[in-house]
Amino acid sequence: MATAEIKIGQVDDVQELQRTCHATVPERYVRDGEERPDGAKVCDHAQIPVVDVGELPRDDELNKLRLACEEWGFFQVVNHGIADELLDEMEKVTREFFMLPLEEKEKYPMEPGGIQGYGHAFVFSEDQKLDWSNMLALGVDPAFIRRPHLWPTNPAGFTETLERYSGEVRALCRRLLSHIAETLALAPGTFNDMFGGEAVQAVRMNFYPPCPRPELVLGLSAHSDGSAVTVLQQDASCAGLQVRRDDAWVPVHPIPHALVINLGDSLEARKQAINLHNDFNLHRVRACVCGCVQVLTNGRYKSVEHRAVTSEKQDRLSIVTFYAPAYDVELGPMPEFVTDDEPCRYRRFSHGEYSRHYVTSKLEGKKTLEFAKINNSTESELLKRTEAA
Ligand SMILES: O=C(O)CCC(=O)C(=O)O
Ligand SMILES: [Fe+2]
Repeated sequence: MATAEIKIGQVDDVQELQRTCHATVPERYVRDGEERPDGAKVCDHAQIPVVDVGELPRDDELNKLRLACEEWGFFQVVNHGIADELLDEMEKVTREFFMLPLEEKEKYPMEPGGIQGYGHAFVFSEDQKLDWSNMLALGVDPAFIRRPHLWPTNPAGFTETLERYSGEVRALCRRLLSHIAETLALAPGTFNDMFGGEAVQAVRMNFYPPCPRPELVLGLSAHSDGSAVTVLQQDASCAGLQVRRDDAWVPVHPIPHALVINLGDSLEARKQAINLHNDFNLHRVRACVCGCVQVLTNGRYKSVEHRAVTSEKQDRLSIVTFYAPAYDVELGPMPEFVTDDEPCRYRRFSHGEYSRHYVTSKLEGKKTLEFAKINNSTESELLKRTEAA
């Protein structure tokens, strides 16, 4: 989207706003009834599953992972192999960055309509409601997506820590993707081979200042992630992430040094019998990859809507890594997940195309995935025939 077309009006820095707004919240942050934190039921007694990565691929833990992917699309991982000290260090430098004076943070500005730097992504119009948060977003891998001038040199050590952290998170994503493949009775290397050497990794750091009227605002609008898997590190002392479960929102209670994992749009696939153990064939998959987890699995595993709410008393920080296929990887339901009973639900597109669509749309539930959906049976039938030819 060209910068000139975007009129977004005044978008304030929320930390500055919080210092000056006292007991009121500007109208642009006040959500309509059903979008408010209490606009739908909040289900405090349910919990997203916890998976012990150290126990994978033992059968019972693998089964836990399968159920977590099928029924929740969200889980926390413990024993994930990333040292507590590195997580603490990453949290420390990120928090130090957000605590800098505004003019220092503005040395790394996110352009209107842009997605990297310090500012507000996903704002495209003057009448759009705004989120009660500030963010710093950076492309990490492959090298050509990096914008080195947007990587903070203050606080000292930020870049080195983010590099080390991103390397470890990448290894965790690859490990989780191989176990997720196993839960689908696919060869462990399936997704990692498919995603290519130029798998895309980006990080978004969200800072939610305390809000005088948390019942009126959202820290981050409801959305699903455009990634394959997302790794979220959150403040141990303040909950705020909520996951959509049917008609209710389920709060994610932080476990110290655990990481929250969720499946992105690209892995979603459809529920059906899979019988591919023996005839798995990488060449076929490469040719037919038409979708990231939700799309690749034709809906069997789903990306799940989530949002962040704020607190009156405490600020909150989250550090979120998105891991996705290389831009030129063509996505679409893998043949293993398409049958006569379960026709192809998504068309083919490259991850680059989807990524462009995602970052130029406002965060709005799972709307961005409409881009990939096949809406009528004729189109679906046609695709099946093309596939067979
Ligand atoms: O801060 C959170 O807990 C949610 C962040 C998130 O969903 C995102 O950055 O995509
Ligand atoms: Fe998210």
